[in-house]
Amino acid sequence: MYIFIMNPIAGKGRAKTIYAKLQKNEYFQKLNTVSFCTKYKGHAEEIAKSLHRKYRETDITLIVVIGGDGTMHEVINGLKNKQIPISFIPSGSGNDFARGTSTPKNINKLMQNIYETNTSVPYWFGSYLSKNGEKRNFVNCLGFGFDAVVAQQANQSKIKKVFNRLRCGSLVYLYALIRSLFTFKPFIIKMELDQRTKVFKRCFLLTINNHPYFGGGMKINPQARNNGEHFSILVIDSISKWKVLALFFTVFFGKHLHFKEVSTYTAQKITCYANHSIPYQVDGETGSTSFCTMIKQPLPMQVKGCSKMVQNNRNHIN
Ligand SMILES: Nc1ncnc2c1ncn2[C@@H]1O[C@H](COP(=O)(O)OP(=O)(O)OP(=O)(O)O)[C@@H](O)[C@H]1O
Repeated sequence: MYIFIMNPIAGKGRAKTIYAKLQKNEYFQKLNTVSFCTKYKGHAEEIAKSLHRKYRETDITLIVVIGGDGTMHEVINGLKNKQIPISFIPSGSGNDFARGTSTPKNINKLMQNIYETNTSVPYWFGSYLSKNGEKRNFVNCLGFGFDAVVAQQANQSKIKKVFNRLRCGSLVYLYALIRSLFTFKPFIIKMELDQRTKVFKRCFLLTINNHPYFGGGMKINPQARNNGEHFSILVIDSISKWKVLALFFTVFFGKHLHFKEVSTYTAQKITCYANHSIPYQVDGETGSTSFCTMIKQPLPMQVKGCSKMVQNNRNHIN
């Protein structure tokens, strides 16, 4: 059985349109499917959580998420058995999980991959301890500071609808970035990386990544490779606002690593302490905290339908 979980408001309605197209897809029609449509924030997580009560796990062949990164985040958090393969049909504004896993945008190609391929690809996600001590998971990245403010601004922006309608949803992040730049205040943060400690006195951004992308295609952490050993961490510290503007124009090409204010690290476990509550974003959803621990999960989830990631992982392992 193939379970489809669709967020009708993702991409300001694009997920709904894609789901309608899917009904006419020849591969979809050949599958034994059960579809769920989310009704409110957090519903995808509840649906994923309820699956093991409704069905025998051995009867579920695949879970297909139709939505954006936020919906994917909810499903991976709700799912009890993370070994059930997952596919992602990118239909949100940013869709960074699709970029990070080289999932085709073309729905026919993706459905063909899903239908014809028996194998899945390992994808190592991360976990973090939330404010109330609950363990949660993230598929793309967890960031503190400026990227969180940008994500918040992008989520709340009324112009998001316009960009989505023009089929350039990721431009909302560029718009949000420019708007947030002049009001953002740097912060002090201490970071424990496995056995090392680093302190940043004018931290602008600290991001922990499972793959390079953030904000609809910005290569925020170009060196990040998905693997089971460690996260890639990128910090921007003591930078002038004008230089940030210059830096962000190079982010799409991953060239910002040349700036002296940018440093990168790898670690399996990271704990961050800030001197006050600072904004964070996790897979594009935002909040604020002064403390967080993140751990790379050694047991990967299984992703189906993506094409190039096997290659990426092999490159890394070798
Ligand atoms: N029926 C619904 N009504 C209102 N909100 C919903 C509903 N279903 C899901 N949501 C919420 O919608 C939010 C956005 O979803 P999602 O991130 O998938 O789309 P997006 O923001 O368009 O894409 P991206 O994160 O890739 O930019 C999530 O926080 C999710 O909890």
